[in-house]
Amino acid sequence: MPVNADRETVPATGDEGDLPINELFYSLQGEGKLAGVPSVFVRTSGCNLRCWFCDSYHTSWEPTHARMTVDDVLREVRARERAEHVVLTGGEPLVHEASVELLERLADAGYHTTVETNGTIHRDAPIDLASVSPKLASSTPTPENAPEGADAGAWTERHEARRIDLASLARFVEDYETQLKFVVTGPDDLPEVVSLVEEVRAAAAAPVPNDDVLLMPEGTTREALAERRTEVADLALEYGFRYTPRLHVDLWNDAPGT
Ligand SMILES: C[S@@+](CC[C@H](N)C(=O)[O-])C[C@H]1O[C@@H](n2cnc3c(N)ncnc32)[C@H](O)[C@@H]1O
Ligand SMILES: Nc1nc2[nH]cc(C(=O)O)c2c(=O)[nH]1
Ligand code: SF4
Ligand SMILES: [Mg+2]
Repeated sequence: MPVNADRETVPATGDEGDLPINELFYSLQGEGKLAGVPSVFVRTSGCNLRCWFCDSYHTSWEPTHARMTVDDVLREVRARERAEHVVLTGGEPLVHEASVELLERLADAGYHTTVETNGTIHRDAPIDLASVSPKLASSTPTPENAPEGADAGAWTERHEARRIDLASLARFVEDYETQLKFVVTGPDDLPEVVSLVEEVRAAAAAPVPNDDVLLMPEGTTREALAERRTEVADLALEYGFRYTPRLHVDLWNDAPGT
């Protein structure tokens, strides 16, 4: 897929095989089944969606352009000597073809790899945990909810048209250990979660147990999260899905490098 040609989505290309890297840091995995595990985070820049709530504004609405070679990334990962897990995130890491080479090199070096992805672009790569976060209707940007100064109007329709690719979601479930991690803004999101999970189950030749379906409260500050998390935990109980915290927000208020 010639995604690197999409200038709306991805920072301009550099040398072939390198990646636009927004940040690289060592922290505890804050979300999902592996919450609490020390991990190196490699955050690529560039995304094919524009969630109004994106907690990584400088990879989506206003992407950074600095690039690193795969060798550079490996060197920086190895320098965090305690880490056995690497989380490749973004932005949308799978818009970049070079993410496959990075994942191959990390697997060869013995790391457990998690990929945080919106699930719209499937690629074949050595991924130990596909952490897929399909975007609900409540993520769609409008001039009212978008970040200040962002060109939301240009993205409302594009985001809406791109946010769900059922065939791609089914392939993630079939090819990888997958968790489906939904950002929940309130109870109105749940009917869409239920119907989407049913559609993925019907489309995929692999099961999707309820404990692989995670509800995560929307929120990028301790205060916002504190207001929403009990309601989302109660929804997880009501529907029989799993709840995931956002540990890095509770612990470090989502500060850069955490
Ligand atoms: C910045 S995204 C990068 C990976 C990929 N683009 C995606 O959306 O899955 C990393 C994770 O943060 C979640 N996320 C982003 N903004 C959030 C917010 N305001 N509250 C809760 N989770 C959020 C995403 O759903 C995803 O699970
Ligand atoms: N600590 C921590 N855990 C995370 N899990 C997924 C993250 C992401 O941004 O993809 C993230 C993050 O940004 N920080
Ligand atoms: S898909 Fe992920 S990186 Fe892209 S805008 Fe949404 S949350 Fe941000
Ligand atoms: Mg994050």
